[in-house]
Amino acid sequence: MASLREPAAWPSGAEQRCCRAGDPGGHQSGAGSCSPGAGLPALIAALAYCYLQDRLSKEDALLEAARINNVSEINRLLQEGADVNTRHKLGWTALMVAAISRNSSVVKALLTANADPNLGDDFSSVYEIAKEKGLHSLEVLVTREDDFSNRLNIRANFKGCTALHYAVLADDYLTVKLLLDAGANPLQKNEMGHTPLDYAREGEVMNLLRAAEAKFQEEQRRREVEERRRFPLEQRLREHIIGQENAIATVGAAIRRKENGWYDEEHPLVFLFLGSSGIGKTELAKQTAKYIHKDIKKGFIRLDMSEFQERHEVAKFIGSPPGYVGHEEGGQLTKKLRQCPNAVVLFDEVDKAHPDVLTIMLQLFDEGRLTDGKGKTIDCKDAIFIMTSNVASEEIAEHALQLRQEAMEMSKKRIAENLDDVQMTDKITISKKFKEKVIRPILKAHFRRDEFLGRINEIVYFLPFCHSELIQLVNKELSFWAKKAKARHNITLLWDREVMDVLADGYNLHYGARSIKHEVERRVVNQLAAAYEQDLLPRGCTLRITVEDSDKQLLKTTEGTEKSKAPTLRLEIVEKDSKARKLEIQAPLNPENITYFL
Ligand SMILES: Nc1ncnc2c1ncn2[C@@H]1O[C@H](COP(=O)(O)OP(=O)(O)OP(=O)(O)O)[C@@H](O)[C@H]1O
Repeated sequence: MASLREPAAWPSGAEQRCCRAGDPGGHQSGAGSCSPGAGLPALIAALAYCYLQDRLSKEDALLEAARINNVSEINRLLQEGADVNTRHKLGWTALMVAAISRNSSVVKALLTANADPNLGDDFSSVYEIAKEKGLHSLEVLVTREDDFSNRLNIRANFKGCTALHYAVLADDYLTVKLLLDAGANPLQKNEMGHTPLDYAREGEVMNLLRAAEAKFQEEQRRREVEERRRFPLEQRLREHIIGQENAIATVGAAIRRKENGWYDEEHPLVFLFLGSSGIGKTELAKQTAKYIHKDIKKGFIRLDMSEFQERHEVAKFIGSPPGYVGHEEGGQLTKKLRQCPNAVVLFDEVDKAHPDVLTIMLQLFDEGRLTDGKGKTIDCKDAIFIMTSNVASEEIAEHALQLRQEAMEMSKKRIAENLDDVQMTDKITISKKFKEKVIRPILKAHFRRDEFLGRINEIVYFLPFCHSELIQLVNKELSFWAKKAKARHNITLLWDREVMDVLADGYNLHYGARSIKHEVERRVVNQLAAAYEQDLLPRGCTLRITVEDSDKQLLKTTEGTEKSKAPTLRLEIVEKDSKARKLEIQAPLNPENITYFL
């Protein structure tokens, strides 16, 4: 680990304060305290200090007061409304300055005024900041040394260092304690991935940090349990995933069992997600990883198994043995699993993988560990493996549509019979018989091994969307664009149910939610862009998407009847008097003329 300290001995607070001209440092005489009897120079320095204070903004003055240990000035500035979390133009806060300068009284005053102890420094290194801000590196260096500290390694990277990192670097027990008591996170990492403990010297600061880490971890675990209780996984998943209730319930229950210790700790959890394209398999895996890991970058590993179709590609998966090409590179799976052995691992299109790759996966699922090409073993019993496949997707979709049809007919019949307990429900469940009689034989024929299927904890079925789910998807998509229209052009976008029905009609079973995205882009966003280009959209206007009047009867077409043409969508501007004015968008940009590219 690169040292952040200069090799020179760390100065005591008194020594450091004494070296600053005009620094009251708790001493009444300011610069005079450096050389008693200095007379005129001291007076000049004091005057210069006053002049400087006058010219500085409140925030600059706060940073300066933190550096020179002037508690009364800090309190005065805070009372006058200075922002306690303000940053120096190069990135650090007053709390960081006070921490690195060992000014514990200032630290206390800032914390009392609610300074955030967990903010990270935006200052990276002299060179990088100079490049980023377009300054000369010498100017950055001098500013960092004058306004922050001249005892730090100028070549090191400080990005993300908190006040606690700096207090530890200054080896200041009192400040470290103050920060921890105020809620500083001892586990917070800087951009280099180091916690404050990584910079601690042997001794009381190190012991204090160790104890704080253990306490913080316990507290964090308790908070997470509480949070999970208040806001369960299923609820979070529903915020991102429309429909797929059975899939959400199955995954939610399995994760809950694991989180609460009701699982077989010798084996990782293994799911197989089945269903057609674009219906939320990957999204569910991603959201599960986000829930478990927060840091989605390392906590979610995704491998496209169609890249491992040939026998020789096994090496790409786990790394080649010594003496073979690519040995040094390591395997795609092993490299990532090593970084996060309890990751959520998504094996996309698993049916495409070579049987030898499946053998390795079986071993992984069975033993919960994997040996890479270099002979190193990774223990991943705590990982969650999710395989996706489109195998049997036609059969699943057909079966689901049939079940929905039956449910609808049943509801209609009951309505006709005037029964009270009629529930128009879109919820259907794939029967056990269908799974055993139809799906299992297809899977068996495909994977050709019982033991592989036997190691899967849950086979999760994703069903095609019903009409109400399509309406939700359309609404989600239009809301996405409405937000953009507002943020980018201050345009308010409105639509009604008829529009959603028209767009939902663009659903294509083979492309799932992606077909809705494309339909909205093709029929609405294209018009918006064309109207914008033709200067038809005044800034701040309200736009409504409507179905062309003459096409409205098409919407009433009874189910099952072939429609010769889809109703046309138009944009209109809603004027101040609530009257609507249709926009005349010129060809060739009429979106209805653009071919569907799916
Ligand atoms: N149930 C859903 N709810 C909300 N958005 C969805 C849903 N299903 C899919 N989407 C959206 O559609 C896109 C594709 O979804 P996803 O990647 O999950 O598809 P998939 O089922 O994994 O299919 P594929 O096998 O083709 O990758 C994503 O942007 C996703 O957010």
